Amino acid sequence: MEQKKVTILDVMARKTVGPKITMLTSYDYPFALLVDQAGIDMILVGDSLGMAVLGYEDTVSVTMDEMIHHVKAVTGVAKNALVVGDMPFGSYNVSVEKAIENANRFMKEGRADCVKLEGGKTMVPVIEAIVKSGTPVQGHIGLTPQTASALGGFKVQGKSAGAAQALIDDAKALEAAGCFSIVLEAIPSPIAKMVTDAVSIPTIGIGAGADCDGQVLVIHDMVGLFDRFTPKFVKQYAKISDTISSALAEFKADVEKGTFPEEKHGFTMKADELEKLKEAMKSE
Ligand SMILES: Nc1nc(=O)c2c([nH]1)NC[C@@H]1CN(c3ccc(C(=O)N[C@@H](CCC(=O)O)C(=O)O)cc3)CN21
Ligand SMILES: CC(C)C(=O)C(=O)O
Ligand SMILES: [Mg+2]
Repeated sequence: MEQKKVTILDVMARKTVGPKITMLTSYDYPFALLVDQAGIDMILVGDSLGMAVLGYEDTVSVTMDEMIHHVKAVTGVAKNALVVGDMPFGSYNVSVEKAIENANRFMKEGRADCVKLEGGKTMVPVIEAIVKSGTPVQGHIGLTPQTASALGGFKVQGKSAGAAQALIDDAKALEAAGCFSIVLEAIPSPIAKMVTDAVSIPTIGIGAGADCDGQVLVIHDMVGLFDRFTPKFVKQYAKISDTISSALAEFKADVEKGTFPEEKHGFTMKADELEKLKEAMKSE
């Protein structure tokens, strides 16, 4: 099916016209190809890369260079999906100038369509500057994994009346700053609904209930390729690791028994060339 590239305006319009927006992470060519072909609206090259693919303890140590490396692998293949580059910790909290420089790298080197960054009100000057410089920005509030240390871990946010009010205020501030959408991570479902109703830009939830304008998951979680932890909000649609493990066991057994490779997996040469070689070796 021929589809056309999803745009920022398409995403924004979905808040009113529906259907719900779908976003999944991808960090490389094979996943991005499958996600794009499935008609998912947005591909997030998330800094969850650090945990899901690079095996780090958290997302804090993920660098700009690592992000760009993976964004490049995704943008070439995404014919339909809008590609979001996730700005890593340290790339937008030093100065507004540095933040613009790094957003530019996502666009120029990575050929991303937009960037995402974590934080509420305090990020308004940075968001305004990046938007003014020409790069669309997706916000991200609630559980912000890059600042998990300050939050006391990967914990659900907005559980008190005051904290929930702050989230609503943050969302309004992000909209005013020019964000085209906002990720809501790990907040109570009724608060996510209130936030969604309070802004005119779409919200995309992960652990934020069914009333957001869209949903996002880490692809390795939803296909069963990551089992170091499973947040409550993950639905595992497949267990690809089982499929891969049985393929690996069969390969090992085949090679050890001599049943792989078969004749059809090998290469031949002309019989007379082989004869010539055998003759030559005899007379040596
Ligand atoms: N593979 C992967 N999937 C993710 O969703 C993800 C990452 N990595 N890395 C960055 C962050 C970290 N995330 C996480 C990690 C753990 C929980 C978690 O265990 N939450 C508990 C609730 C804890 C509490 O509030 O006390 C849960 O039960 O879901 C949530 C989000 C989400 N992001
Ligand atoms: C979980 C999503 C929203 C994210 O930021 C990531 O994958 O890095
Ligand atoms: Mg992230």
